[in-house]
Amino acid sequence: MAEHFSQGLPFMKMHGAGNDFVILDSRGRGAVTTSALARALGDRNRGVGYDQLAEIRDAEDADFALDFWNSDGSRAGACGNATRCVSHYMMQQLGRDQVTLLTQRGRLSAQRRADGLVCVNMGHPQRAWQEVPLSHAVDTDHLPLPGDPVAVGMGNPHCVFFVADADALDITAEGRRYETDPLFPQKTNVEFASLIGPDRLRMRVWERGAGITLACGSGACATAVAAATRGLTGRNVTLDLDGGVLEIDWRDDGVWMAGPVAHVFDAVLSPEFLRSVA
Ligand SMILES: N[C@H](CCC[C@H](N)C(=O)O)C(=O)O
Repeated sequence: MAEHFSQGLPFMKMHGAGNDFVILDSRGRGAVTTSALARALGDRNRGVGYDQLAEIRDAEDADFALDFWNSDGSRAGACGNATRCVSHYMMQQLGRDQVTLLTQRGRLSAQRRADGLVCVNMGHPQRAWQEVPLSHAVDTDHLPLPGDPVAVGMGNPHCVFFVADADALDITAEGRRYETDPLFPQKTNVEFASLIGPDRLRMRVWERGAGITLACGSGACATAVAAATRGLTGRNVTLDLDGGVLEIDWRDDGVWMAGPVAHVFDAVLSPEFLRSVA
């Protein structure tokens, strides 16, 4: 790795409602991220620290492509907040207020709204058990687990619990318990939501491969779809997360998610650090 980057490896640090990311721009060269690099970089003491890493790559029939990794080095099929952050950066780079991108999920589009928020169409929710995915055929509206959760795929798996008070739970214990439940062959992200007003939910999240995060875009989409499916809300929902507010609009063309973005700093990984990564 280091032989390719004798001058170090530049990266950006960004966050969306407190869900924080390291962004690598690999356009014009081959992808550089490995599980070992993602894990080393994700270490908040020995590396940089983040919830997810996003790597920008060249794309044939889109403005760019994005790959996502969790801080434990595992891959993620979707990352809504990172998609909004990188789209914000790319719209600035391209001088536009709309971009299209390719992810493992397929082709997505993002826009900057008149109020400055960045929104992304995260695609249609995946409700068949094979799509989430689950290990066998069950009713994804009422999973056979304590607490009667809902399973929703958004390019990544989500297990959504509706509870009386999301702030009264031990999210670490509950999240750990269900992230690795055998019902989820690829593990799962776990959301806990309470209805706090008409079309308004309080939501907390335990993320697969990252633990508690201050926000989760794909998780907010999954929670809004689950709430509408259960008849708790309409299809246009506001979610209060630990790190801020996300707006979800489940439309006929997909689930749109809007929220804040922040470009915090730019820096360079040292050749010494890169050499230390197996
Ligand atoms: N924070 C991300 C979700 C990352 C999902 C990842 N934890 C996984 O699916 O393994 C978001 O804003 O959508």
